[in-house]
Amino acid sequence: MFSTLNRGLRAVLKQTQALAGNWIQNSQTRACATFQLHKDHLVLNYGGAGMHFNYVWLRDHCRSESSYNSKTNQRNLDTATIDLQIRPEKTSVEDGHLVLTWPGGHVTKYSLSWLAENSYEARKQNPVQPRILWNADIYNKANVPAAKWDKFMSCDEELKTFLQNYLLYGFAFVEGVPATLEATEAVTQRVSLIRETTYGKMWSLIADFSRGDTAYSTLALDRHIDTTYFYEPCGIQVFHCIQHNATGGRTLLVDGFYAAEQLRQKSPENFELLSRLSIPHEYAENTGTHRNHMIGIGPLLNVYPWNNEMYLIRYNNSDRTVINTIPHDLVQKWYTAHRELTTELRRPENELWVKLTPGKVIFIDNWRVMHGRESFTGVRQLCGCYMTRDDVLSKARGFGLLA
Ligand SMILES: C[N+](C)(C)CCCC[C@H](N)C(=O)O
Ligand SMILES: O=C(O)CCC(=O)C(=O)O
Repeated sequence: MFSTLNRGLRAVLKQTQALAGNWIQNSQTRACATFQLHKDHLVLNYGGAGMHFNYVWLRDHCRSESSYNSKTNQRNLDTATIDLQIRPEKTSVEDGHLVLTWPGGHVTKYSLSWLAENSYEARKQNPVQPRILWNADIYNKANVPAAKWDKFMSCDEELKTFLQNYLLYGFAFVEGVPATLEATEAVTQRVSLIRETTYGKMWSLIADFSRGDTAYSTLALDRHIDTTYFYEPCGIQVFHCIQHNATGGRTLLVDGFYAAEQLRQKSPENFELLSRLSIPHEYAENTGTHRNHMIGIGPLLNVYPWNNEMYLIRYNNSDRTVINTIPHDLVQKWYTAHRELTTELRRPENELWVKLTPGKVIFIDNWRVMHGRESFTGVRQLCGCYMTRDDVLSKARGFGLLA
């Protein structure tokens, strides 16, 4: 039986990888290739597509032993020694390879399928991370299963399915976890590395008005991501509500990328503005023994320049500090764009409300999915931690879930 997750994943992979997949498949089935030489690049026609390769690039990526250490996957060649006007003296296609002879006699050989996979044209068509963007209805209909603690801790398949969910939707649950800080730490470390911050490695939150942040109060918190005041905001947020004897306190989740894509469709110039102009966020706190003071500056919407795919939404209206990074004639435009994005983020149909209860641990992609909280009365203890993004993605690559 296939879970909804697998159906969802198959659909997305089909959609998003169709082009690149065909590209590579065609490349392999059609062994013949032609090329044209131009001033500083050649065009390779292979598998029905034209790919452009610059000559310096072709010399720089040479996989011969003297140029590249294939044991360590590191370059041996000193790129600064390549003549920037370099051109191959001889070029041919032989046995599924492009063969280039450089001035001085060095020979570079690339398999055509390697070139097809590593071309800019393929990269541009391939999303870095296939995702299912959601509003409440889309997510609820998907019936995404939660991982089960026992299985999760011992079975790689359970961990893999969990990571697939996490990558596609930007959050995922593990259920049946003992309601302790130690078990929360263990379940996190089963995934990957904890990122220690000024809040501690593992933290435990109980309404505490001595701390200098509203997170430690019983007040409602509007949708936001955490640590916008770091140049690299924390990648993953882990929450476990280990004690709940309170009214209210539900958790709000909003897919920031879904909302931002609505903005991109309705108002591309405002999307572009928010991705171009940088704004600062700040955290300042006196702890009694020392002062924590962090400032991070960057655009609200962050997209990869080669394919415009979004990878980070730096949105936290409480922690956004003085805007002195935008010239006056663009400030009004920035506020207009921010308002439009906020309207999308606040649409009731985009809000997913969940109740975190003891045993249920949530992992949230803090670069994509925003969280918030309803106000509460009574005792509510939340523990958790942050995780390093790169290590979680590395784990996913290990399972073949990500290129
Ligand atoms: C999660 N934990 C309670 C440890 C930290 C809370 C950080 C709150 C801060 N306003 C931010 O959004 O980054
Ligand atoms: O108390 C909660 O549910 C969330 C707290 C929060 O938003 C945070 O710590 O960033």
